[in-house]
Parts: sequence; structure tokens; C-alpha cells
Amino acid sequence: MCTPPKAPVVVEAPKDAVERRVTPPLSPRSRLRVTRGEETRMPTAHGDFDAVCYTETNSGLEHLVLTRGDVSTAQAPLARVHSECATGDIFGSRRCDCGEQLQKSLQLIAAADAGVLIYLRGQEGRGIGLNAKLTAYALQDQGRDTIEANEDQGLPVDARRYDAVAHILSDLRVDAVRLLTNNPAKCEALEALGVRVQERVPVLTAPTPENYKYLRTKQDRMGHRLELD
Ligand SMILES: Nc1nc2c(ncn2[C@@H]2O[C@H](COP(=O)(O)OP(=O)(O)OP(=O)(O)O)[C@@H](O)[C@H]2O)c(=O)[nH]1
Ligand SMILES: [Zn+2]
Repeated sequence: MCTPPKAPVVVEAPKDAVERRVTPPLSPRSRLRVTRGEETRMPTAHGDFDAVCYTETNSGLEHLVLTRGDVSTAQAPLARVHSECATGDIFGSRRCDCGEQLQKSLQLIAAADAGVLIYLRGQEGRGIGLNAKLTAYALQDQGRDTIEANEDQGLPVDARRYDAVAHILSDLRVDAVRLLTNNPAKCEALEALGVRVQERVPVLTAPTPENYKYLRTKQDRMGHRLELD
């Protein structure tokens, strides 16, 4: 059984953030529950992982969790919290950097003594869903940026929540992580849920002509640390 997340820790946003859109902190009384399901070996191009399915009992969302080594005894293992992106992760869309970040994360975790990748379903398009994400892409082809393209549809810029992550890490007996992300707001959202982010580990990808404007907006307007000129 999963234990509830620890009391939220309030973390101040960095002063240099341009526009911060942090997921609202989870109420300690959140009704979200996840159940641990089937577990099996998962050989990948990067090596062998243990795969576990965690199901949110209210929504039925099934999250895939890949672990490497004994994360319960490791000191702040590497962790990647990856938001589902069918276009990038499965089809290698060049509009975003998701697919490359996913592969890079698996590679880094495989090379570490212990680590975990949480593949969060239901977060397509920063939580607006696949259809609205495709509309957002069409709007971006008309000159809107990734933020405006959500707003034009009357949708939140980032609707993702990370409640399930706190439950899953707690179930895995992981209380501190070195988080693979370029997004400081993701660190803050997890900290607010009681997950200790000991370090942010960048997952940088080489920009391409197709995703440069998107990455630029993430850096300039969403506070991602992408090291773009
Ligand atoms: N609405 C919308 N969602 C997008 C777009 N491009 C990618 N996504 C979604 O963005 C999510 C990934 O978020 P990112 O902003 O790339 O990165 P992040 O997870 O906040 O930060 P990292 O940990 O550094 O990857 C996935 O759910 C994608 O489906 C876009 O143009 N519009
Ligand atoms: Zn993507």
C-alpha cells in the first residue's frame, strides 16, 4: 500500500524566473491514491530496467515506472519525471525535445547505480490533451508561441499535476532525488509535494531548426534552463 505524501514544503521561486507557472501544491488531504500493479523485467536499448505499473484509483490513469538498481537504499538516486508526449516520444516529432530527453534520461539512469523514470500518462500537451496540442501546433504554424497557442484555446498554459509522483516515490521508499529536468518549476512542484530535490540535473538536447522557437519560448517565457544563445 502507498503511504500518503509528507507535509508540503514551501519553496520560494528563484528571483530570476521570467514567468513562473508552478503547478499548485497538493493539499495534504488530496484524495489521490495510486496502487502498485504488475512488475516485470524491461530490457531496453540502454540496458535492463524493472518495470512497474502504478494506477491512479480515481482516474484509472496507468503510469509506467522504470527503475534501475535498488532505489530505496540509494542516496538521492537520479530520477526523471517524464510527461507523456506521443508525438515526440513515439514518433520522434521534431517539434519538441521530448523524445530525445526520454532516451537521454534512460541512458543516464542506466549508467548510474540506481535511478527511476516515471512516465506520467495523461499529461499530453502539458495536460491539455492530444487534440488540443495538435491545435496548438497549428496555431504555432500561424506565428503564435507555445504559451499563446494554449491561451488562444482558453486552456491553461500548463495543467500538469505531480501528485502521483509523490505517491510513487514514497512507495519506492525514495525521499530525495537528483531530478533530471531543465525546468526549475518542476523541481518546485515536487518539493511542494514533499519530494526533496537534492539537485537538478540538466537534460539538454541540441536545438534543431524545427524546435528552436519552441525551445526559445521555454527558456525565455517559462524559465527552462536550456543554455540557448
Ligand atoms: N501544449 C503544448 N504542449 C506541448 C508542446 N510541445 C510539447 N508539449 C508537451 O509538453 C510536455 C513536456 O513539457 P516540456 O515543457 O517539454 O518539459 P518539462 O517536462 O516541463 O521539463 P523537462 O523536465 O525539462 O522536460 C509534454 O506533455 C508534451 O506533450 C506544445 O507546443 N504545446
Ligand atoms: Zn514533446
